Amino acid sequence: MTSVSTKLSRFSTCDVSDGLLNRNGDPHGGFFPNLQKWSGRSEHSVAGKAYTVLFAPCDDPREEVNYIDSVPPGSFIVVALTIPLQLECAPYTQISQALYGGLMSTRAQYRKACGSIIFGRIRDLEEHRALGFPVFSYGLGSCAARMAVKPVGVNVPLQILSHRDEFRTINPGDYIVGDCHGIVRIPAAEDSEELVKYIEKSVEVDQYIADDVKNGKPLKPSQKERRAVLKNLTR
Ligand SMILES: O=C([O-])CC(=O)C(=O)O
Ligand code: NI
Repeated sequence: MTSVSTKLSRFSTCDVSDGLLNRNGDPHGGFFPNLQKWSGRSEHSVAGKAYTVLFAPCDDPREEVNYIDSVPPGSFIVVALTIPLQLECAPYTQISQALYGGLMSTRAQYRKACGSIIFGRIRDLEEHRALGFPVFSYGLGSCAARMAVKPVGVNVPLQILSHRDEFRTINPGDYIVGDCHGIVRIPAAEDSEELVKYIEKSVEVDQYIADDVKNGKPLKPSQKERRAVLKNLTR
């Protein structure tokens, strides 16, 4: 049987957002803003289950943890900073150091992770690109994070300041899909097989609409007609 991750990786993040918006009524369509995709094949989506990592200031009482050597196969590594280190506006992070680098991607790829998402800065850009390993982040930096922040929690919920004082939580095990637009999250509690079926239908319908429009049919009536079948699939 094809895994949910494999099925999701056939969709663009826009397709997945359409499903979360139109079927589930999520006004954000699962999108987490302001991330850039720096590496990995540009025409491909990647999908996997979130393996979450929390970074805190160096003087945090919690012990530093080693997350990179036990990355589960098929996982999407998701790294975030504690709330006080996040910013609502650019550059979205208080930390100028890079939380993640090329050796980490080398290890993550060996462990068969599908990609890494860093809500902060990364370094060693050319190394991620040479590996062809998908890495997303808010920005770049040159200095390692050793004297600023450290990883203190693995497989913990991550609160991400997305916009206008709004926090959204990424839980370990949530499905994540990433492509050139950024990343989209499907909550672990969601019936992802049903969502996949909806998205497959919605992609098919969009293709019919595109064909109509190429044959001279106006867009709005085609959309109305073709999308009617999706209404029955809405929750
Ligand atoms: O040293 C670090 O913090 C990260 C790094 O550059 C790498 O993984 O290559
Ligand atoms: Ni490095």
